Amino acid sequence: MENTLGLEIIEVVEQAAIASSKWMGKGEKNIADQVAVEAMRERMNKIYMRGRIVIGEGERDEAPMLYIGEEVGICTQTDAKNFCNPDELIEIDIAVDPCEGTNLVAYGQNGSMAVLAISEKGGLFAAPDFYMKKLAAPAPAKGLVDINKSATENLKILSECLNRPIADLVVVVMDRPRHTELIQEIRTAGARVRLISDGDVSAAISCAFEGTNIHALMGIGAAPEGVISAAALRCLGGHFQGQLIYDPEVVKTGLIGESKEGNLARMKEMGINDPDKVYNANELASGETVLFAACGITPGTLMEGVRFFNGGARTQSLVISNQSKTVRFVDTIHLFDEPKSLQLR
Ligand SMILES: O=C(COP(=O)(O)O)[C@@H](O)[C@H](O)[C@H](O)[C@H](O)COP(=O)(O)O
Ligand SMILES: [Mn+2]
Ligand SMILES: [Mn+2]
Repeated sequence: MENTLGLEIIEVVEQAAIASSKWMGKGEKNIADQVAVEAMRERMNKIYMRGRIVIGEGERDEAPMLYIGEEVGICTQTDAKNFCNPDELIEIDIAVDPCEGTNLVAYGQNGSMAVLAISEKGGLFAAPDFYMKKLAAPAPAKGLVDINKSATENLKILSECLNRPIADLVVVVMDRPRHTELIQEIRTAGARVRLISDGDVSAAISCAFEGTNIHALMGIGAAPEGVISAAALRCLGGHFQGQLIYDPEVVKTGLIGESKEGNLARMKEMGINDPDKVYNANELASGETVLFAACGITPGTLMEGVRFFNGGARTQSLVISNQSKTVRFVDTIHLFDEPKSLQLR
């Protein structure tokens, strides 16, 4: 599955990032999102594959494109039999967030990216559009930190695993009222907190890379982003756990779910029998083959943002594969017109 796909999905995230970055700093989050969705879908539909979106745009707002269940790839188009035999191809599941951090793009802030994860059919947890409590940490702490332990206990474990004092640890937490106590606990334990307004996928993945100065992600973000983060962390050998949050009271500011009872019923309908289950990265991205790709829209911890020049743009992407066991940083120059000159660095 992976050979050509690995290359093509780079272009999928690159095109989404370029489209969205044209709206960077314009205060128009919906447009920044919409153009990324359109660009991602257009490029995806040129790939020789039979894909199905399992995590996508607006489960609840019935978004017109890249909605959950949408089929993507040349071999799913109505005229497919003219140029491919769909029966020859395995079906694949795709989780997308064409503009992860729409507010970050709209307000010209760091940390937004176009991102997706791919696996064979059934290989990605089709998470409902709920919140998710998350814990991400570097590989040496995998399986030792635990979402059911307190932040204080986890910081002690992290300190031992990473062989550094708690004071040298940095924990990313989303800046939300629901995290007031968590932030206080982390600070009291002696670690430092990096508050982010949006973009917890970037934060989760950054835990797996030494040198980012991010040692954990703690707190509650969205569940779809949790699955995408888990796909990357599974390939990278990092720690990721996620637990769906079905009680709106816990989230305080959340828009997701009308009531605890309604959410529980919905989980049951989806076949989630244990609503309190803690999922690890291997369960959220359980497929034999897992591919992950992201392209920076605005600059971030791991990737540069899109930079335009006279006649083109330059992007930086990250492509991770558990099959080829590769983590590639891809630097691409996109030529729109006849270039005047190309910048080496
Ligand atoms: O910041 C985020 C927004 O994602 P997007 O809508 O694709 O721009 C995500 O990284 C968060 O995981 C999540 O969506 C967020 O925590 C949920 O929203 P909020 O209620 O504002 O916390
Ligand atoms: Mn997102
Ligand atoms: Mn998004």
